[in-house]
Amino acid sequence: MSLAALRDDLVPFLAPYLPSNDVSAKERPFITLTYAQSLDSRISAAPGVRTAISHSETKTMTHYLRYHHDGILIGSRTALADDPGLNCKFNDEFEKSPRPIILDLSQKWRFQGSQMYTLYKQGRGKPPIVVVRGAPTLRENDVDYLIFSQNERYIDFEILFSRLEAEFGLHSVMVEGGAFVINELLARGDLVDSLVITIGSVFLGKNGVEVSPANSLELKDIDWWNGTRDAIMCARFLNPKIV
Ligand SMILES: NC(=O)C1=CN([C@@H]2O[C@H](COP(=O)(O)OP(=O)(O)OC[C@H]3O[C@@H](n4cnc5c(N)ncnc54)[C@H](O)[C@@H]3O)[C@@H](O)[C@H]2O)C=CC1
Ligand SMILES: Nc1nc(O)c(N)c(N[C@@H]2O[C@H](COP(=O)(O)O)[C@@H](O)[C@H]2O)n1
Repeated sequence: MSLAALRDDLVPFLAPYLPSNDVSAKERPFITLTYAQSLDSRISAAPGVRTAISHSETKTMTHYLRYHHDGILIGSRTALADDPGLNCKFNDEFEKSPRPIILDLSQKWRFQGSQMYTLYKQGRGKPPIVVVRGAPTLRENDVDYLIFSQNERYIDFEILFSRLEAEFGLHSVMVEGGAFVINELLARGDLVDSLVITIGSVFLGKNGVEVSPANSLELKDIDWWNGTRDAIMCARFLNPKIV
C-alpha cells in the first residue's frame, strides 16, 4: 500500500537533523536514533507485539528518514517479533532503501521467508547485513555477515559503527530499535548525531515495552513538530559523554 503524502512542513523541520552529503573519509557513519513511543514511553503494547503507534503522517516521515540513510539497524527481537520490511516507500523510491542491519549474534533470525526477503526479491528493498558471533552456522544467499569474536557477549556500538563505515561504506545509519538497542544508544549519546522521536497520543500501559535511559539526560537544539495526532521531537545530546 502506498504511503500518505509527506507534509510539506516536515521537510524544513527535519533538514537540520539529516545526515549531510559530505562523503569525506570519516571513522564512523552519521547516526540517527529514531523510534515511535507512547505518552508513557512504551514502544510496543507487550514484548514481541508489533504495535502501530505512528499516524500515517509520521509513518511517511519515517520512510523519508529511511530515504536519507544508507543503513537501518534493529535488534534480533524486533526482527523476530515484527518481521519488518525496512525498505523505503517514500515516493516509491525503493532503490533508496537503506541496507538493513540485524544484531543477531546467535543467528536466530532467518532472511529466507522474511518480509525483507520478499521485498528484496521484488526489487523493493536491500538484502541485510547480519551481525554474528563467530563464523555463521548457516550462510544464507545474498546476506552479508559482519563477524565478531566468539568472546563478545554484546558488541560495542563504536566498533560496530566503524566497521559498517569501513567494510560496507555506510555513511549514515538510522537505529530504529527495539527497546534494548534504544536504551543502549541512549547511554551512548557520544555516538548519536540526531535524535528523532515520534510521540503518539496513546498510552500503552504497564505491560508495554518501555524505553528509558539508565541516567537522566539533557538535550540541546530541540525542535517540535505537531501533527494531526502525533508530535515529533528532534534534538541532539547536550553532554554526549558516557557517565
Ligand atoms: N515503536 C517503535 O518505534 C519500535 C518498536 N519496536 C518494538 O520493540 C520490541 C523489541 O524490543 P526488545 O525486545 O527490547 O529487543 P531488541 O529489538 O532491542 O533486540 C534485542 C536483541 O538485540 C541483540 N542486541 C542488542 N544490542 C546488542 C549489542 N550491543 N550487541 C549484540 N547484540 C545486541 C540481542 O540479541 C538482544 O537480545 C518489539 O515489540 C518491537 O515491536 C522495535 C523498533 C521500533
Ligand atoms: N516509526 C514507527 N512507528 C511505529 O508505530 C512503529 N511500530 C515502528 N516500528 C518500527 O518499524 C518497523 C516496521 O517497518 P516496516 O513498516 O515493516 O518497514 C518495526 O520493526 C520497527 O522497527 N516505527
